[in-house]
Amino acid sequence: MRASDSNLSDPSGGSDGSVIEVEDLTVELGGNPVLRGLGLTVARGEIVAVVGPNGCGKSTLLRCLAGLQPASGGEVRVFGGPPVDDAAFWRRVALLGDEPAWYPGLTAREHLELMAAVHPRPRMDVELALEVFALVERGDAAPLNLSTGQRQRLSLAATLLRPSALLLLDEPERGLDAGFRRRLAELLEAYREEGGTVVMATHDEGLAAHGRQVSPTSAGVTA
Ligand SMILES: Nc1ncnc2c1ncn2[C@@H]1O[C@H](COP(=O)(O)OP(=O)(O)OP(=O)(O)O)[C@@H](O)[C@H]1O
Repeated sequence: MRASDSNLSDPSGGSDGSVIEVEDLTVELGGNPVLRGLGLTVARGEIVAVVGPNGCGKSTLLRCLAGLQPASGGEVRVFGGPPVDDAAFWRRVALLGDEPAWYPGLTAREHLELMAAVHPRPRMDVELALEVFALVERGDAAPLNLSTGQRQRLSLAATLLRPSALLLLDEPERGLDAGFRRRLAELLEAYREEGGTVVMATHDEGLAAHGRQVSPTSAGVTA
């Protein structure tokens, strides 16, 4: 894998060098408190696993970090400022959430070519990405003709191919077999070694063990 020579070495962050600072974050959805007084600090180069039972607020926290869910109270800072849904923010942040909308008529390979074309310095070239994500033999297939796990590998390939400084991953293990879950842990470790920061919501204990584990249920003591 070829490390990017730019984004991942970007040292900027919060006042103390942290990439993420969350203070007293409260989120209400449909009138119900989902996150209450949550605090979290993530330093550059950390892998943080957000863990906890269904419905405890893991995805909500990730959406707040991505600027996609407004807070009802408290503060969220990513790279020293509030996360905003704009081009400058998304140049540094790569998000893997629900399955993306696939372009009709494009193959798996062409989806990755598109990603490589719109990002000036991809972290790896398309053929390498197909190899790393075990998709060489299915590269000419349309995403909707791939298996669930293969489609998840394609989503991960697109997310990890583009340069970024912060990865926000919501259940990246979805649909992956045990072997590829272990491979994913290695890929995230490599990203971290390049200077990247990872925050992932996960139910996979093996994957979570590769990071510092925090839980939205233990509000205020997550860091
Ligand atoms: N749009 C919404 N309106 C009202 N409540 C919502 C909405 N979206 C989510 N919730 C509720 O907020 C809580 C937190 O949801 P969230 O998706 O963050 O949980 P999670 O920890 O990611 O769960 P899972 O492990 O199942 O993915 C849940 O109780 C959920 O039912």
